[in-house]
Amino acid sequence: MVGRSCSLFISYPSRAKENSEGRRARTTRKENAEKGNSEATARPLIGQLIAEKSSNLAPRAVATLSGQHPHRRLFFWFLLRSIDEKRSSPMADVIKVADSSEMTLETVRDSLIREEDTIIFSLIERAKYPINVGAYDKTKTAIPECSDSLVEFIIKETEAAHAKCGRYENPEEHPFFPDDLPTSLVPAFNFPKILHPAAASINVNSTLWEVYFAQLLPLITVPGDDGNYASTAVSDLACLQALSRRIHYGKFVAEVKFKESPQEYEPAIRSQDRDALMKLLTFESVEERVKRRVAKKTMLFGQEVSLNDNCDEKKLKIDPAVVSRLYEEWVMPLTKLVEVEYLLRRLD
Ligand SMILES: C=C(O[C@@H]1C=C(C(=O)O)C=C[C@H]1O)C(=O)O
Repeated sequence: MVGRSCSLFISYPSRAKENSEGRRARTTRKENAEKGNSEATARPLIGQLIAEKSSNLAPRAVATLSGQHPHRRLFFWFLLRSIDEKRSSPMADVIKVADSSEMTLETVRDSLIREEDTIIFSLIERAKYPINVGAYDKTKTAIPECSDSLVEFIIKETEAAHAKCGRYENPEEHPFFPDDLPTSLVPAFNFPKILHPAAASINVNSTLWEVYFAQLLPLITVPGDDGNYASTAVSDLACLQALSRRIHYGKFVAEVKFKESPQEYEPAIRSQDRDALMKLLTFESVEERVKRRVAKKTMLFGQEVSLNDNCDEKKLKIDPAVVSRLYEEWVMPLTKLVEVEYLLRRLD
């Protein structure tokens, strides 16, 4: 099988917001107006429109009264309306912003639930191709001076590009090939410091890699070779990244559990008792719900959609029982392993 040398997704306060606040501090409106900066003139207009919007005046009427070009005002009016609609739409809940103070067991579990969707969709995409062993065979890569399999080559190259863009500066993201990654070329984003610094030393991707190729992949693919090695490898990368993000999110889960009841965890941490920690952090009823939910999602996401209402279970793109089993045997145990590893270092 594949040899290797070797990230969930809390939403952080938006970089756009920080940038715009920083900009605001640096440049006064007056200075901008003097420079003829359109952004500066837009801001009071937006402010005015907010006021007008609350007084329910139609933009064209207000524009005519105040002598400004109606199209420009109409544009801002629609912009504000769409921001307003986004705020009140159900989608707003999905992209919930969590900072360290409002992170609770419930919010981290919500993130895990959201990541299930990403995992299941990526598995469905991978199942489109047969197993395609050519993607994993080092002798078939055929790239000059490359001794890696195609999947290793694609993942190393992708991770190098992502590292330059700062992906691994985010504590939720973990590379599969951390050695020799280029440094980030983009300005550092000040991610909230939620985790203990020792978290940075925990990366179980080498185990995930072995499990994914040796055990998981044969369960979701059919035997065969259609030659689509590059697309297959890209699909593998999507699955691996989604699984890795979910599993390493165990660090945040552990942090929240520790913060909620340090007195329960401290004795086991001080005595470095893995078994006691595992027992403390395990919630069997939650695990049961996870298994049932991922099976249900797989059924819903993997069905053939036709215009009549019947769901043909024989045509499901992957077997819901298999996804439930993947979670039971690998995804949840690896998440708990990360939780234990994190807690063992929590008082360092
Ligand atoms: C992630 C948690 O910790 C454990 C791991 C779980 C999982 O991987 O889904 C679920 C319940 C717990 O046994 C949690 O408590 O939510």
